Amino acid sequence: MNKDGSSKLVRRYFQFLKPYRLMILTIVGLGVLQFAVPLTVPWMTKVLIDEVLPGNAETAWTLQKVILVLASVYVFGTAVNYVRQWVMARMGNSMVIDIRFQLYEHMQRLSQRFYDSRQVGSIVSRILNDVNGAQNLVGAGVINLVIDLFLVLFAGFMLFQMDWKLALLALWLLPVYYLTFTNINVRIRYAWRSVHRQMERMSGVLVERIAGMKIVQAFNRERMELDRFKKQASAHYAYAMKAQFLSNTLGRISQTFQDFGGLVIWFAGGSMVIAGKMSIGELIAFQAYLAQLYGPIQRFSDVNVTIQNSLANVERIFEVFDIEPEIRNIDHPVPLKSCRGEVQFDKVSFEYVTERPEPPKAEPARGDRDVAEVQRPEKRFYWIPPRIRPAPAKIAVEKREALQRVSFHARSGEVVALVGPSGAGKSTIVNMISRFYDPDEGCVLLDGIDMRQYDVHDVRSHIALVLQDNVLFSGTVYENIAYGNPRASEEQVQAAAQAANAHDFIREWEQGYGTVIGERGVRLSGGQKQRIAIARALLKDPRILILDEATSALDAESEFLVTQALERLMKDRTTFVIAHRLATVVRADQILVVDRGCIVESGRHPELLAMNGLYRQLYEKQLKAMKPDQWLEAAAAHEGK
Ligand SMILES: Nc1ncnc2c1ncn2[C@@H]1O[C@H](COP(=O)(O)OP(=O)(O)OP(=O)(O)O)[C@@H](O)[C@H]1O
Repeated sequence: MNKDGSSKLVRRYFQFLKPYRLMILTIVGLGVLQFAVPLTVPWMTKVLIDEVLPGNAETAWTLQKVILVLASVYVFGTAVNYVRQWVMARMGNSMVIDIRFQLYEHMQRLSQRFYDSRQVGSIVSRILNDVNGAQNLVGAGVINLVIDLFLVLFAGFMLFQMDWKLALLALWLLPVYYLTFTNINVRIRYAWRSVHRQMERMSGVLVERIAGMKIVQAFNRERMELDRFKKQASAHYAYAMKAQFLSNTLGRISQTFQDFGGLVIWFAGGSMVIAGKMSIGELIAFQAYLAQLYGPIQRFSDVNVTIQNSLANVERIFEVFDIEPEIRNIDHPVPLKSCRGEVQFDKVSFEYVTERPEPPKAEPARGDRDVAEVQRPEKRFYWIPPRIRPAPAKIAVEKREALQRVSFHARSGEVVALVGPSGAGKSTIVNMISRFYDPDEGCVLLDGIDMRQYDVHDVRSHIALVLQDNVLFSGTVYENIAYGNPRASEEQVQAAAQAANAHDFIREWEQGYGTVIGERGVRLSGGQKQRIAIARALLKDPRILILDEATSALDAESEFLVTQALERLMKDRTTFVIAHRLATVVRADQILVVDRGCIVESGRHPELLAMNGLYRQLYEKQLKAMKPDQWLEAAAAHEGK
């Protein structure tokens, strides 16, 4: 979008309007019909003053007729306006749904990288605030503009027809007005852009802090967070005030032009009436048409604020639409109905590329991440309205090498344990199996074919994740388990819960499977959460399972139930487990020892121990840290192998 000016922005936006062509035509058509009021009223006033009130015998008009015409015109105008407003509201709201839907759909296709480098709040702010703002562009903005333009043309035509010299006199201030308008206008647009950016930062921090309120409170950081919020809110206030101030200034300037234009006409036209060159009715009608010419111009400054504000929203929506999903399907993907679950990494290298907006350096007083940079026009003065380009956000690109020529082969049904120090690349490997990232070099093969040859949905339909900190959505337990397979029957859901050792504790709750969990309901213990996540994965019945074992110690009872559930889940599936428990590692068919992005050792437990390398070091460290009962469990597992 970098090279686009506002016209291209509007053109792209109008793509969203295509389905509403008929409605727009109706709105414009009704708007034109509404002209009946401004068209007739001044003329009727003139007839009233010049012909009816003085008792002119030659006129066909009577007081009753004039009143009747005026009354009909008013009723007609009101009815037309009513319908028009209704159609406009309907169109605006439907469009909001459309844009939100498409934006959300697009966001769902975006790769993990997009989510890695952005705050949840700022993403939500685009879907909610910006889309809302954008609807005004067409509703309050452009359509009114078109109708007002008609009104200006019509009123101008009437003025020149009545007295062209007087009309010129009334309009000589217009060029001055135009320049004032152009220059303040560009500043208003930039001011709104600052407001939106600041809103986004504020939402980002707020959502993060509210989600992490426990940490805020545990570290007694309420004061600090409050200060940060105050700083952000003050910056938003300052930006909003500036935008309001500029808008207000423009509004008052237009008003002054209108007032003085009117005065000039009272003076010049009044002199003509006194000299007998113009009738009183004509002067009043002239003033009324002049007001109709200035009215839209005055309104234009208001509508313009709405348009500028909305354009800033639209810009931000397209910024998201312009981000291409990195994980994409090829044109004719290989079908993957059934899957054996054989996974192979062939010399896979990968680096994380993170894009972060750079904190502004130019303004030291506000040079921090909490406050959005002030947006300013490039020039001090414009003769013609500039094509406003969105200032490209300064992006800092950070690259971090995560995997280097990683190769291994997991056969169908094997349990592969990944061990290694923190930050070694274990999660990166499993993320590539789910195709959250594609390799930079080498390839990941599923059943002997490069994963990129399949449809990403097909690949993921054969994979389930059970993570350390499982995300459960607010809703009932039933809904959370059925998330694994929405088509599953009630019996299947219960069977999954049973196999996951979750059925018993769920049944103890008063509402059973109907119990609401998550943010709006019951809080679950670590072990319970884990077991519901296992039930969800079981219901999906995947060929490949990815487990990130919980590091936080569960109590013995809970640990036993979770382990038993996991074992049922792992049965007959290819399982990749980021293993923290020795028992899991010892039993694995294959252990991959990862260090600094490379697989440094691989094999089964006894072979690796014999190597006397990193694995042995990790093993011994872990043994020392173990409690006696864990030691026994590990020893039993060792024996079993
Ligand atoms: N989303 C990301 N963006 C940028 N760098 C990342 C991202 N995720 C991980 N990294 C980096 O990649 C490297 C490997 O990380 P990874 O999470 O795979 O390690 P890990 O072995 O799973 O660690 P842990 O056991 O602590 O979870 C680390 O240096 C980490 O900082």
